[in-house]
Amino acid sequence: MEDWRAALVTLFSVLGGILVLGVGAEVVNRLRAPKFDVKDKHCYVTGGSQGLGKAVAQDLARRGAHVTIVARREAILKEAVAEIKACAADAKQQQFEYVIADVSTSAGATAAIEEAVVKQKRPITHAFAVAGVSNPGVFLEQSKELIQKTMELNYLGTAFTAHEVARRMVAENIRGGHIVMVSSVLGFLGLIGYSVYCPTKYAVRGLAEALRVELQAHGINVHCYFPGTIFTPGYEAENLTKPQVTKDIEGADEGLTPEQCSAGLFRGIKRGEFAIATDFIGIVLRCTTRGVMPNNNVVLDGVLAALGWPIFGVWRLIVDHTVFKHAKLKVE
Ligand SMILES: NC(=O)C1=CN([C@@H]2O[C@H](COP(=O)(O)OP(=O)(O)OC[C@H]3O[C@@H](n4cnc5c(N)ncnc54)[C@H](OP(=O)(O)O)[C@@H]3O)[C@@H](O)[C@H]2O)C=CC1
Ligand SMILES: CCCCCCCCCCCCCCCC(=O)[C@@H](N)CO
Repeated sequence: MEDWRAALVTLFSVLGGILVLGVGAEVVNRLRAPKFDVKDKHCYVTGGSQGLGKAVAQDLARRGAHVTIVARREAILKEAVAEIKACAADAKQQQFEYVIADVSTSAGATAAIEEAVVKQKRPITHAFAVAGVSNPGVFLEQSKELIQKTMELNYLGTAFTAHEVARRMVAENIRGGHIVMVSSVLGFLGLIGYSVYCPTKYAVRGLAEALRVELQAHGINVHCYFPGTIFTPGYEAENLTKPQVTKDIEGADEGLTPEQCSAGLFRGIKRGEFAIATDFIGIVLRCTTRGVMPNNNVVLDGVLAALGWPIFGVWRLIVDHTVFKHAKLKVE
């Protein structure tokens, strides 16, 4: 009798302690978060003509920023600029520009930044490297060229953009700037069908982690976003080549709209988070595969990491079983 009472008291004390510490950590985080205000600032968004990039650009417009979007197809860029402008807090004061460029080459990524600065006559204070591509498939049937092209856009495009923007920020002593990179939950885990894509998103994560450490001394904030499925034109395109086994497995992730993802991304940036995830699975994966990335809430993240330990263990067994069930990995 006495024993289980004592056990209950201990249990509730521990849970209560975790709760109090968690709330305390939250309060400290709020107080320490660096200022994030884009009003009247030049925000640069690669891949800003559609999907996640366009939703981010629209939110920046709502927040009073001057926005430059970058992509390769001019017709889509033009339409997007009009849609972004329509979201402006004050369309007369804010300037919206587009630049046509292929950011997967160092010349293209660098020239795009120069052109943006010339058009806006303002230095870039906030850069969002969103442009990326995914062509899922059975690795053994995919080409070496695709492996190279995917790395060139997803990783090198992000690295060239971050490199040029950061150099300019430091040269012009722009403290309080932000560089936001887009990885994926597939930068947390490797999944069948994404053998070409996952490594590019792990690479982005590695770059973001290392750059955060370097650039903090210059007052530049680095963030890395890890979204799950987003309903975008890119997602529709990738589904055309996605193996059925991949569709079955990733069905566990319900998916979000670009607008929901953008809202979540800005919430994370405002909270001063380095690693930002917006859906529940992404948040648990972020905690379980954190390595030495900064915590978002030291207590809650620990609890979620513990939760993920059994869940993902069992989940992986189910995934392996599913793969054997699809004896032949056809594109359907
Ligand atoms: N959709 C999803 O489920 C998920 C997406 N992500 C990541 O989010 C980011 C955005 O994805 P999403 O919105 O779906 O992508 P979309 O394919 O819908 O849009 C991609 C954007 O990037 C531009 N772009 C593509 N190639 C280049 C290039 N070489 N140079 C410059 N711009 C280029 C496109 O314009 P244009 O073609 O005209 O150049 C377009 O504006 C990507 O990094 C993606 O990997 C992460 C997790 C999930
Ligand atoms: C109880 C169940 C727990 C287990 C859940 C684990 C689920 C993992 C889901 C992986 C989702 C992959 C999204 C791909 C996003 C992406 O980057 C591509 N669309 C490329 O654009």
